[in-house]
Amino acid sequence: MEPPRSVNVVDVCHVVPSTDLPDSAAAAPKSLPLTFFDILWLRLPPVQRLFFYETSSSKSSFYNSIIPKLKHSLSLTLHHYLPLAGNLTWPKDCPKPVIRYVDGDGVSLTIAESNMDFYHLSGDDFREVKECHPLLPELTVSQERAQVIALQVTLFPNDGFSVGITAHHAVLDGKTSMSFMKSWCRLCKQLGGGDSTLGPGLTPFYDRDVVKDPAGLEAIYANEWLNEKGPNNRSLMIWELNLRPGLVRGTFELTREDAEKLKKTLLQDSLLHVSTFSLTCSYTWVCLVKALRIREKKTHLGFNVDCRSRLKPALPENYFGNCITGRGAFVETEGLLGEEGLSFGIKAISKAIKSLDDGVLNRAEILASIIIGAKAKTEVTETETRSGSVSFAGSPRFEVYGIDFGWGRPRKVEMTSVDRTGAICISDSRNGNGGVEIGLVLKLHEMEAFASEFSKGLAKLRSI
Ligand SMILES: CC(C)(COP(=O)(O)OP(=O)(O)OC[C@H]1O[C@@H](n2cnc3c(N)ncnc32)[C@H](O)[C@@H]1OP(=O)(O)O)[C@@H](O)C(=O)NCCC(=O)NCCSC(=O)CC(=O)O
Repeated sequence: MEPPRSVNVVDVCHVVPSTDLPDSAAAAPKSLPLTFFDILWLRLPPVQRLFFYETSSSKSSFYNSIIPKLKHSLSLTLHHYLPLAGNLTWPKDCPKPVIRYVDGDGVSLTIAESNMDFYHLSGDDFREVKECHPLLPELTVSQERAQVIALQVTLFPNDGFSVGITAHHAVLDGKTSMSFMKSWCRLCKQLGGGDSTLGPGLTPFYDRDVVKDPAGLEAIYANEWLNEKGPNNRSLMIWELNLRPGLVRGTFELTREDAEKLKKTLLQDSLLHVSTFSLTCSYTWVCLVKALRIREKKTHLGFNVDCRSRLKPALPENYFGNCITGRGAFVETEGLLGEEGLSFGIKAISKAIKSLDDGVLNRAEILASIIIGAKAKTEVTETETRSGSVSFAGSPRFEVYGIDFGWGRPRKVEMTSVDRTGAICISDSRNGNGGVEIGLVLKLHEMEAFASEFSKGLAKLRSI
């Protein structure tokens, strides 16, 4: 009889920041207050990503070469990213939470082995959402303290390994989280070469005085959380969002050629913001609304916006922390279902993107209450068919398929935490063709219907 498919934890290491490096001029700080951008995400579940690397590594090369290199380079990376080795706390005398690093703090790195099917887990066939959960570490979170990140490396003997990251959303947005991963890769590849610098693009920028808050968003968001469950609630507990039963993951791709063809189907209209992003969102939205046979009169689409370059004055691209806000479109469902559904969707998304020109933080004061309202709605509809409302997470700009530790590009990158949030993840494409990968989680029959709509639309397009 075959042994049951499982994941065995071999070791849980505590990796501390390296002390061997000379302190750079812009040394990472040991204490970092959260800004309003961070506080907004305080109760949200952590963001989890899984990177699968195909290698024919035996157990001995995994334990004697891969793991020591990953550990050593992680320690070097944490020297530059000290706050990631610390913990989030909300001291009694403090109006907002703080990230604190004290000597001896470090990151938990779980080493595991699995006899599960590497190619199934890292493929595009529908996969049960729970299958990959044992490949991801948990964050230790209590009322008083929350870990910032946790990592897990899992060997699939002779096939490859996976790297899982669980990151507290109140400390890192997608851009910072992926900069950390890119830094880790860079230092892993540079091991033995004597160079432990990150270069200007990856060196984190920690000055928080550059974040201006004329609208008092910090107090608004902090008060939402302080009073969420009774007054003066400084608990750092994060929401436990339940999984709907019977969910599967699916991955879809829009190639660069598909995107170009989609662009050509749209009427020339200078008011439209036609980008790979807006096309992908609109196309996915239309397919989803059709697949789920949405009956609600109106449907909503939400997405995140990187504020770094949009603030006045702009923040550096390597600003560490959260620097995102949200935008949305709320439209008549009928418009998405019609012949011109794609351009109808693009029009609504364009309007939302163009509204950024009037001020990227306009109406940001209502975001925390929107998040709380959305959570309440999720709880009510947990076991029902999901609504036609969609939110997009991730970004093709993060170039997650470029995250290479020296054993090749990933075979698959997945934002696994969308199984609880219901978001749709978009990223660059593994094929490196300038296309976009779309990752989503639905019930099996919903996913089949979505796949059918998605391929029907593309087949029509490709035949033009
Ligand atoms: C608001 C946006 C979504 C809108 O995107 P768009 O692509 O439609 O619009 P845009 O103005 O940014 O770019 C338009 C065109 O300019 C070009 N362009 C502009 N800036 C570029 C850049 N830095 N790199 C590459 N291309 C760029 C592209 O060619 C693109 O067209 P074309 O593409 O057609 O060639 C985006 O600007 C943005 O802020 N994205 C980041 C969102 C983000 O950070 N999400 C993660 C949230 S955190 C999260 O979700 C958790 C996690 O991830 O961990």
